[in-house]
Amino acid sequence: MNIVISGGGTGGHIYPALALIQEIKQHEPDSRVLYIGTERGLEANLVPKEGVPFESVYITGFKRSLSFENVKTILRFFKATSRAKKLIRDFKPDVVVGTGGYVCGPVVYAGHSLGIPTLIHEQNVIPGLTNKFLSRYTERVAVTFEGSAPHFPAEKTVITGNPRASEVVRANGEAGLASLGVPAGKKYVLIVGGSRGAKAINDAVIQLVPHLREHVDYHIVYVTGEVHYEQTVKAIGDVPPNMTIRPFIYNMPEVLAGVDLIVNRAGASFLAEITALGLPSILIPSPYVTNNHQEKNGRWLEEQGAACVILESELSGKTLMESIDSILKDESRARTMSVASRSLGQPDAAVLVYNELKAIMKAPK
Ligand SMILES: CC(=O)N[C@H]1[C@@H](OP(=O)(O)OP(=O)(O)OC[C@H]2O[C@@H](n3ccc(=O)[nH]c3=O)[C@H](O)[C@@H]2O)O[C@H](CO)[C@@H](O)[C@@H]1O
Repeated sequence: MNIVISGGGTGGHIYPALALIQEIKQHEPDSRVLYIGTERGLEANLVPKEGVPFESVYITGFKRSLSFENVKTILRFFKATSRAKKLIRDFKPDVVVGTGGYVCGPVVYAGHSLGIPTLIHEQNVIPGLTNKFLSRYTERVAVTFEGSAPHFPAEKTVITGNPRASEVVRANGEAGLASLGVPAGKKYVLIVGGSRGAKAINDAVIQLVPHLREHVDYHIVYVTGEVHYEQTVKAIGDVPPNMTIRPFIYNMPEVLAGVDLIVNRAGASFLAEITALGLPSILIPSPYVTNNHQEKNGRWLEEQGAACVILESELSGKTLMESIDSILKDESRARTMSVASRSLGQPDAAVLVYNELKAIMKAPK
């Protein structure tokens, strides 16, 4: 299978695409892949690192309010579509796939205009603007949650889960912990603020650090986000021995597979990974996202008993520490949360999306 794939902006859109590429390569090692993203998105760094050929188009996102910028965006859309068409014509893929973020707009639309079967993947319950637009043209819409199906045309929508869930269940947790050089035989808590880091979480962690030395029974793996790293490390000063700090973790599936608890935003790809592994979680939804969709994601896990939600307005070093303690010091609670979390996971997601790609390649147009 030869595939052009696009997904961009943040890790939540890029990693499902990379996980799907892995799945395709497992079934068809000779398949060829071209990733199309933007130079400004995280994909320009992450995709070449994975050894996947990468090309870019120039495009910006739509503003939800009336703005002259939107006129410019329409012009950029046409220019980017024409460049994507050239890239696609040269590459000759069997399918074109989009995993969200505005860069998928011109790429998937170009694939459709050239008569190539297309599929889009939606990670969130509430879909993004680009996927809503593209769903008119694509052959398939693969969604993670049943709850997003009503937003798309019923005849082409399938519930598959998020391919990244399949990647994490295959990962080796011991190797993940070893790669960080953390001491053996502890409980491990991963604190991370989505793919770009979150200032509010970093501020709470800075407040929590002076009290961490009293909690020697567990070890904290803390990811600040690339842009916040230097400032946060400076604010923390003397790092306690039971804490390991990184700006970003490239082998996140392995690390996730090794930890006992995660503190995070409530981005959809992370939630797919957490539930596939059956991890208990403390979720601090970002209030800065469209339709407050992260709180909806987080509350859904909380209602099922899998997570504990702390709103940014309630967050402090103290509330965070109390919440971590209340789960790690109560084994039966941690176990109950873990069982609830696992019951929501969809570890076979990648193969389900792969099967849909095979189906649209065969179907007569
Ligand atoms: C602010 C914003 O718009 N956030 C959106 C973005 O979040 P964001 O990009 O933060 O996405 P998620 O939290 O869903 O996923 C992050 C992904 O990056 C990976 N990772 C993260 C940190 C790290 O150090 N290493 C690493 O590999 C995670 O394993 C995961 O696969 O996309 C998600 C999926 O559409 C949405 O639900 C979020 O609301």
